[in-house]
Amino acid sequence: MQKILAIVNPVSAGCKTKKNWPKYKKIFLNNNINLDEQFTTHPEHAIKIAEAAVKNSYDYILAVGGDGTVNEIINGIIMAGGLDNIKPKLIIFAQGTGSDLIRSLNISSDINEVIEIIKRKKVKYLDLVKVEYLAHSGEEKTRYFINVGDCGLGAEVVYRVNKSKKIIGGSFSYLLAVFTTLLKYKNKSAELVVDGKNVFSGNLSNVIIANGKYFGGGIKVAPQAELDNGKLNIILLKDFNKLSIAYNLFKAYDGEHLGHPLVESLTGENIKISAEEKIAIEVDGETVGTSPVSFSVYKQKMPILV
Ligand SMILES: Nc1ncnc2c1ncn2[C@@H]1O[C@H](COP(=O)(O)OP(=O)(O)OP(=O)(O)O)[C@@H](O)[C@H]1O
Repeated sequence: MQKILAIVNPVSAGCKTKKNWPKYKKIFLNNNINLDEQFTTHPEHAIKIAEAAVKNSYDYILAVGGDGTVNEIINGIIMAGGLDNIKPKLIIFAQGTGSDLIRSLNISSDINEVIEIIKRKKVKYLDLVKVEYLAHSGEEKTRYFINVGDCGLGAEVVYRVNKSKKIIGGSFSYLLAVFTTLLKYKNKSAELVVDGKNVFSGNLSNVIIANGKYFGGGIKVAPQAELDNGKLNIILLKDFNKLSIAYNLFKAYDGEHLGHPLVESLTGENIKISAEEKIAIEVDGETVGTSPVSFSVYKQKMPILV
């Protein structure tokens, strides 16, 4: 009998998960899927729960929450057992606001489809991205992510979304935050080094480091990114003015922004961003700190049921 631990973030999706989970748990049980469950009680708690789950030899962790919950679980798993031969496989039951990871993975948040995924047991190994950054405390820190990270405008938007109550739904929460952030946002002067080569110095709005395709509650920012090819797609939004960002944002929902002369798409495995001013960064929808920052990709490390 395989052991599954459900890690449930009750405050995800504007606290709807707390109300919905008992009903979902019954459906899992009725489909002969027995779960242990643990609720998170505070931010970063899922890291500790996942670490303990590795030590307690769980075969699977079912992440019930948003991208932030999945991110914490991954970090807990790596902290407990390292990057090689990761043991508990991840199952995502997306109950978040943005849920960009499942868009990138092309899997559903419908419980019946999640049950199918659990029964099918098909495993895909996803790349993991290590990010080394400066925490708000001034300490140098390391964190891992699967989907998308960014430095600049997007991170400030995420900060605003996470401060909001998120009850108006994913895409709209992000859209509203983009416009309020843009009112005050100034482009940053920065240097970008990809695989040891200086590829850009100057003013930029945003650097997006994409392992998956979607961020910002459904923006197809990196249509060419693949979650398991061992490469990162770097989308550079150069010195855009505010109006032009807003106009092109709508094109980006369909991935049609890449032809713009101020957008550059690059590929690499190691990316370093430095700037005189500290620039905000976010990974998988969590604002973790600021530049200077580096990103490195590790090919096909994280087992996930799809
Ligand atoms: N019991 C809790 N009380 C307060 N915050 C919590 C609790 N449990 C987890 N958190 C925090 O909730 C935050 C949001 O979680 P999560 O990202 O899973 O949901 P979401 O923001 O609704 O979804 P998405 O990231 O997909 O938009 C995370 O930063 C996490 O650390």
